[in-house]
Amino acid sequence: MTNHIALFEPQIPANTGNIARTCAGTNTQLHLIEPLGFKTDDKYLKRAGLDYWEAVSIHYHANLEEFLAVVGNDPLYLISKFAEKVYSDVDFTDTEKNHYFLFGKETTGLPEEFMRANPEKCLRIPMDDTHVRSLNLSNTANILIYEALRQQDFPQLEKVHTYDNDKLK
Ligand SMILES: C[S@@+](CC[C@H](N)C(=O)[O-])C[C@H]1O[C@@H](n2cnc3c(N)ncnc32)[C@H](O)[C@@H]1O
Repeated sequence: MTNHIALFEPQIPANTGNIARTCAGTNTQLHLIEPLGFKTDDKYLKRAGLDYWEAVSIHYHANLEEFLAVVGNDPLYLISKFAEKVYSDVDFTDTEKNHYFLFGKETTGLPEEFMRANPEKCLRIPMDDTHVRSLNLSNTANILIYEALRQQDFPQLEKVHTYDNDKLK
């Protein structure tokens, strides 16, 4: 099984491109819940994702309901600053399961009604609310996926790699 990043109606192509790059580098599957605020041939998305777009396993969903049908009974986490549980307090170690991390759109986050119906699934990344309204979407996706991978001991990822022009060896 594997980890999944899901983006609810993403608006900014560079954010999705950055997340696609992380997905390519971590064998994470990417789910895009439509409508998207850009076309998938957008130059900013391609630039942020560089050559990685083709390397990512991407699933498109017409709406939240279609995405939830795919998730089924696997663990789903709603990533939101409004949550009362801290993301790093959750156990992501079970690699027999698919872990789905769902992030909100840049402008309005996740649907309020959906979060209110599932408060136990909501996870917050601690931040200083006096200085920022929220963290950047692509940074939050990176934080969550690397916490899950750290707990899982980085499955199928190289902890060390020897490069042709190695700068340390
Ligand atoms: C720019 S924020 C959206 C802000 C939006 N005004 C809201 O009400 O959530 C985009 C997404 O980044 C994630 N995010 C940003 N800051 C977060 C935090 N401190 N904790 C958890 N998720 C966060 C959430 O998934 C959020 O929906």
